[in-house]
Formats: sequence, structure tokens, C-alpha cells
Amino acid sequence: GYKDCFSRCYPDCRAKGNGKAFCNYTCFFECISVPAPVFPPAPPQAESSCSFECAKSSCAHLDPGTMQNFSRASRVLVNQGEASKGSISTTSVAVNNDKKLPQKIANRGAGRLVNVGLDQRKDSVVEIRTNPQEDSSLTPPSIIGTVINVRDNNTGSFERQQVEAGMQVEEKKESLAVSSSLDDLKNNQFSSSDNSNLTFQKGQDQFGNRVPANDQDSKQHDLAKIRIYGTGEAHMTQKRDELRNHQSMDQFVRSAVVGSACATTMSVHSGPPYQCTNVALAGHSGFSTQMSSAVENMSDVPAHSLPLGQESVVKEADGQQHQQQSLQMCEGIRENMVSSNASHLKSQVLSANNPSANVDVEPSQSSKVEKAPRKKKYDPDVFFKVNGKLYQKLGKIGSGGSSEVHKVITSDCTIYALKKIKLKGRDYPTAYGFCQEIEYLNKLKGKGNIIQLIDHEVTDKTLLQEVINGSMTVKDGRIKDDQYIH
Ligand SMILES: Nc1ncnc2c1ncn2[C@@H]1O[C@H](COP(=O)(O)OP(=O)(O)OP(=O)(O)O)[C@@H](O)[C@H]1O
Repeated sequence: GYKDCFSRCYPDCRAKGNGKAFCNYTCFFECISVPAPVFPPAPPQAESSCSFECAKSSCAHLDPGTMQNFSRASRVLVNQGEASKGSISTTSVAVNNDKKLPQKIANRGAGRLVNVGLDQRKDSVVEIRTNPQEDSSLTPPSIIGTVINVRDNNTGSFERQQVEAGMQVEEKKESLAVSSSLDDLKNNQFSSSDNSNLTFQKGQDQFGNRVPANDQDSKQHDLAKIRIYGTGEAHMTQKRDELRNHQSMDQFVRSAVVGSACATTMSVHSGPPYQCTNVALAGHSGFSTQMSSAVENMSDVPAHSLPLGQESVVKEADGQQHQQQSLQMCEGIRENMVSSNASHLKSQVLSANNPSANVDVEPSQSSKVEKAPRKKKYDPDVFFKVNGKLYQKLGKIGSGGSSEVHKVITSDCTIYALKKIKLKGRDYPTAYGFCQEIEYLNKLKGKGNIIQLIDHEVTDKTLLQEVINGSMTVKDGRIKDDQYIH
């Protein structure tokens, strides 16, 4: 007001022939009372551009009129609370290219660190979209679900940028993994991807928004998206494996297997049903296999006192090869054969095993009974019998060059792997060599990561005698009868 007034007054005054001092004085008093002009209120600041924590400091001293000239974006810390508000709160984040935001902004509270870096672009506007399904009060921030679309003002194209919040994602996984709820973790972590991104159609972004048909970077979008979620899945797998490794594999595997095995046994096989009352695992703490392997639970009969006068039983370590051809093989077996009360013990085994089962009982000491042909009182199609103990077949696990391995279950509902080596047709030295496994596994009992031998049985008497002797005297001939090593 004053300025305008004075600029009009002074020239007029001078034009009338007045002096400078006079005109200054006159115009001063004339214009000093002129009220100052009332300017229209400033246009509202682009709130949407300054609504994020990261941008407020930059926007505060920016002329709103220049907001359109923002270009290169940097990392933007998105306030989760704000980001979670509303439905698909699309917000343009204008970041002045000349006023670079720090490349790394500390994660504050529930803030979200988002990489909006566009080093090669200028004059672009960054749009940060938040997942409408998120509820910050209920779920942790879904980093994965946050994607940034960057529109280049020059080209009109869009480019999906990867959310760079790996550390936060890791932290979230850790915290969730502690709950051991991996499935929940996956659901939480990737629910948005399941719901949105997996159904992502060409021409749309993960929110179902249309992407311009002339989107020249659509392939890059997809690639970026795959990278995001693929990384997440990889982390998931890793976390899951880690979690499993941290658990007791024995119990993890066994309880899972045993639980179902009982049902399988009861429903599939026609033999005498075993009563699955409990899972006797405590007695096998040294059973460190992760391959559900073992042969027999002989906790009721010490291995060193087994009646090996007739048979020996073997459990096999998967893939383990015993190639030494020492004549001292099977020492463990020989030691075990010193038992003087084999028959008595075997009777105990049989009676203690499963009285209700239809097992064949050791012939009495009368010669009459001994001469009688042994008649199996159990169904060999359903059971294995090792040292008088029955193992119900649950299925074949695998086979090797010399054997076949079966999954079996005992009367106390313990799952084992039983390796059956058929001896018929083999020469004695070869069969003798199989006994090495018994020796070695006996020596390796209690060692970590080694399959534990529970029991063993060699049905061929001649071979057994050779083993007892500790030397292979029978070098010719082959085993003719149906003999086995279990
Ligand atoms: N303890 C076990 N638990 C689970 N599976 C097993 C176990 N032992 C063996 N198997 C399965 O049985 C297959 C054959 O076992 P293994 O290799 O011990 O037999 P093999 O007759 O000694 O073989 P080869 O003579 O070829 O060495 C294995 O490949 C594996 O699949």
C-alpha cells in the first residue's frame, strides 16, 4: 500500500515543480496511512507431498509452486500409521533432486524404510502405495506387500521398485519364527502376495491398478516383483530349515512318523494288530538318525546277552560302506555269542514281546520237538522276526545291492528301519563280509550322526559259526537255504 502510494505520489509531486525534499515529506505523510494490501491466502500446501515423515523437513521450506519440479527420489521413511490408513493411500512423494535426502534414514518406531532410489531418473514422481489389507495394529508391517511405483514424467512409463527393507524383514521373521509357527509366518508374510501378486494380471499392478498399455517396463515390473517374493520365499525356506535344525530331530521325525504309523499299521495290515498305546522313545535317546532308521528295540534284552547261537540281526547305516576284508570281522558278534543261557533269554524275549501275538515259541528241549519242522506261527508277509521279536512291516523303504530295507513297527509302537540281507545263493566269504557291518555298527554305537544298531540276527548257522570262529574256513559253496541277516 505505502509503496504503491508513494510511487504514484512522488512523481506527481515532482511534476508540479516541487523539490525532492518536499515531495518526500509530503508523500510520506500521504501514503503512510494507506493500509497494507490484504493478500489472498496462500494456496494449501501439497499435503500429500509432505505427509510422510521423511518429506516434511524438505517440504517445509519449499515453495509449493515448485513442487512439480521434484525429481530424483531417495529413500523414504514411511510412517506405518499413515501408510496403513485408508484404502490404498496413494501418495505422491516429491523429493527435490537438489536436496538429496540421506540415503539411509534410521528406522524409527514402526517406520518403514523404502527404497525409492532412481539414480538414473530425473523429474519423476514417486508413488508409494500401501497394502490396503494391512492392519498395523494387528500385523507387523508387511514389507513385502509394499511396492513402489515410479512414474517417469518424461516417458510416462512405470517402474516397479523393489522394497529394500531386508533387515526389517529379517527381524520380523525372527520374531515370528520364535513362535515356531512357520505356516502362520508364511501366511502373514506372504498373504498379500498370495492374494494379490500371485493373481497379478498383465496390465495391472499388484493392487489391481491399471498399468498403461504402453508400459515399456512391464517386464521389469514382473521381474522385480518376482525378485521380491522369491527372496522372501528363500528366506522362509532358510528359516524353516534353521528352525528344524534347532529342534531335536529325533523327536521331530519320530513323533511325526510314529503318529501316523500306528494308524497305518492298524488299517493296512491284516496281521495281529498292535496296540499303539504310547511312543517309547525315551529309551532311544542315542538314536540320532534323521532317516528313521533302526532295527529293533531290544531295551528289554541287553544286546550283549542276546542269544546269538542261532541268529544275529543287523541294522544298516544308510549309504555306509564297509569295505575292509579283515578276518577279524564280526568280533562283536563273537563276543555276543558267549551267552550261555541263550535259550532261556530267547524264551524271555518271546514271552515279553507280545503274548497275544501269534509268535512261534522256541522249541522245548525235548529232542522230539527239536526235530519237528519249525512252523512259523506268524505271517511272514506281515512280520519280520528278529531274535524272536516281531516287527510289523510298514512298507519298503529302499533297497541296495545286497539288501532291502523296510520300515517296521514294534509292539510298543516304535518305528525302525529293518535291513534284510538275503543270503541264499551267496558265497560264504561274501556273506561273511556282510557281517562287517555288524561289527562296525557295534563299534560306532553311541556316536553322533551314525545309525544305531539296535539288534541283529544271522539265520545261517554255518555262517554264524564262521563268524564265531573269527575266520572264514568255508570258502567254497554257496548258501542254499533261505537264510538272512537282519
Ligand atoms: N536306516 C535307514 N533308514 C531309512 N532308509 C534306509 C536306512 N538304511 C537304508 N535305507 C534305505 O535302503 C536303501 C538301501 O540301503 P543300503 O544302501 O544300506 O543297502 P545295501 O544293500 O547295503 O546297498 P549296497 O549294497 O548297494 O551298498 C538305502 O538307499 C536307503 O534308501
